[in-house]
Amino acid sequence: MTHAPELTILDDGDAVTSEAARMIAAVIADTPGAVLGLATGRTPLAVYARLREDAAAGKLSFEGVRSFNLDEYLGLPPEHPASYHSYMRREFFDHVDLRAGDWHLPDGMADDPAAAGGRYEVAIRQAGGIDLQLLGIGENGHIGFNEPGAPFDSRTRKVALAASTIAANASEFPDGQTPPSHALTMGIATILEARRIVLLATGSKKAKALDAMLSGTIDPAVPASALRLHPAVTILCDKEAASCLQDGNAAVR
Ligand SMILES: O=P(O)(O)OC[C@H]1O[C@](O)(CO)[C@@H](O)[C@@H]1O
Repeated sequence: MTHAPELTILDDGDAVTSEAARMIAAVIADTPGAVLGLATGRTPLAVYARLREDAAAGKLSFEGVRSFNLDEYLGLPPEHPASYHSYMRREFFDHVDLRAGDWHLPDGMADDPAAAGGRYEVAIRQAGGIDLQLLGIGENGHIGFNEPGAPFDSRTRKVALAASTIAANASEFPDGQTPPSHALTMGIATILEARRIVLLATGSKKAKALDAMLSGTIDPAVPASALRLHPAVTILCDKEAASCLQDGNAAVR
């Protein structure tokens, strides 16, 4: 069965940030021991900044919250500045009252990535599953590091990164270093098990991907199109990211 994601087109990135932070705070308030699925990349940076501010102002507590990140580069030690471990600590974990041991990322240094992927799936299940999964979208329609062609029944596993993804993320690496060629990522099936999904898209570079996700067939060629198989997806985007959407698009209301 397919579903039309709830599409909220907001004036700008600030409004997207405010609404995303509000939704995260709401799930924490409504769900004792809430389990968050977290994303990296440039898009959610402002959301983490807002959550940090709200926590510092005493408006929000992460005590008892658990979190699982979508992905991590393979072969980068956690302390590497471009690892998603470092990103999450720098931008979020080290500034809020989320307890060490309650946040999780895939193990990018695993000797056996298949076993590490299996353990990550078990840990998510043992936590009771993800209440709210935050997602960005790649310019090629990827979610997590599920690149075009990723099977919809995929689970946490080792994947090869598309050349365009490596190029898009190269600026996050110190001069002269290129991003790793592989990563560990939650699969599409893992993501679809979250009880609620919130996808953020800002800026004109995401306009084609958003249109491809919402128009045409649901197909692994556009990984984000799998989200139309989920009954509780909210897209928060700015006007630039919405600029390629047609009025006839099922999700545009
Ligand atoms: O928010 P950005 O930096 O545009 O990245 C979009 C997506 O690409 C990734 O960074 C992976 O390349 C995801 O983590 C993110 O959701």
